[in-house]
Amino acid sequence: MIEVAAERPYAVQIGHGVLDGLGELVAGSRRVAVLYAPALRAQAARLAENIDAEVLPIELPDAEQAKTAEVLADCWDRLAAAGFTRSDAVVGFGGGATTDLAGFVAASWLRGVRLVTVPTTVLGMVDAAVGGKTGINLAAGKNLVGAFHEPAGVLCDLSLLTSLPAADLRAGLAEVVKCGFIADPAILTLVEEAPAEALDPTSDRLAELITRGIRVKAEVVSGDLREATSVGASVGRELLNYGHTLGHAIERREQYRWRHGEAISVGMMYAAALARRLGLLDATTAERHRAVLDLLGLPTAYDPGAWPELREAMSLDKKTRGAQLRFVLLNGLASAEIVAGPDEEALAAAYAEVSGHPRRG
Ligand SMILES: NC(=O)c1ccc[n+]([C@@H]2O[C@H](COP(=O)([O-])OP(=O)(O)OC[C@H]3O[C@@H](n4cnc5c(N)ncnc54)[C@H](O)[C@@H]3O)[C@@H](O)[C@H]2O)c1
Ligand SMILES: O=C(O)C(=O)C[C@@H](O)[C@H](O)[C@H](O)COP(=O)(O)O
Ligand SMILES: [Zn+2]
Repeated sequence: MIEVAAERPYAVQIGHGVLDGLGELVAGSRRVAVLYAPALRAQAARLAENIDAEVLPIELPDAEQAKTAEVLADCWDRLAAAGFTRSDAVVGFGGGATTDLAGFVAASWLRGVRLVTVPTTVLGMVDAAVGGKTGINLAAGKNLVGAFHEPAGVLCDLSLLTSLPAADLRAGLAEVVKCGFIADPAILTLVEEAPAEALDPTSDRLAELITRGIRVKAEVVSGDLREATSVGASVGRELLNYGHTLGHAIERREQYRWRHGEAISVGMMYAAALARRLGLLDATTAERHRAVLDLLGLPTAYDPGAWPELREAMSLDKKTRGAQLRFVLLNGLASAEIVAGPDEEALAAAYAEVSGHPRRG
């Protein structure tokens, strides 16, 4: 179990059979809405058996199609029709797209009701379900509308990963690798030693990678819940945005059909190339990005002709202030800083290093 030191501290439970804990987390609610991804329909019905209340099942569209204003409004209508009150609760059961949407429903309904996240993907467990960032996408950009709304608890049942498609498991590992570069290099060694085991949903190695990833996420958000501090030497929560400036721009250009982790994989390659060009990062650590991501079969290159469009999309990144782009860049392994307004030539030259034909899972 890992604790997050939020305003109301909560636990992330990790293991096999932890879903039994759901009943306790929603105790006292008369109605519980369970928002789930279509692939989890049968498991959602079983999950509901742990709840001693009136259950309102809401099946969301798959993946990123759930993260829209239309789906959000539809959920509000469903809660209104069910007479959902402030003492009722929302459960998000699925990958990061499901828990982001469910979280925003919980954050916005009556200005905030209890939320429990039950992630079913590697990415959801190590990242999306923990830390309280919720939201939806717009055509103009990724996660542009949302709220911070911490869950009351997070249940990561590793048994759920056996049905996860291999490409989604792989994509989730991109965020784990991110945690390796920004904070816990032992993660990188665990992947380098045995990448096939890292990709095996039943392996102890994957369980350890997930636990380490959650620990990094919990520590960073506990220190800066609302991404409010990036002063002096402390990067604060923005650290978790490593690789996301270009990554989110790729997701937008692909109209959210790329997996988030795949886009972040290319985004980290870009951040490493930029940091090396700016003289911050040594060539060995930059090259290690390609080596580790390659071992996992993650993409490390993107369309050579896309730069003008990606550069424009990056202007709407949440780290941007005014006209100035801000990047989380490494100045060493597990050591990062914010670089504001790097020159346009360096930005384009770093992109040239990652431009090529993408190979995706
Ligand atoms: N809030 C945050 O802090 C945060 C952090 C990281 C990522 N995110 C968001 O998370 C999203 C990506 O999450 P994701 O990678 O989990 O993708 P996802 O939610 O789209 O899930 C991937 C696919 O796997 C299916 N699936 C999920 N669990 C399954 C299971 N156990 N068995 C079979 N199929 C299953 C889903 O239905 C979907 O088709 C992005 O929208 C990203 O922006 C949010
Ligand atoms: O939790 C965070 O903070 C992160 O930045 C984690 C990211 O992996 C995640 O993709 C997050 O949704 C990105 O947030 P955004 O604020 O850049 O939209
Ligand atoms: Zn992410």
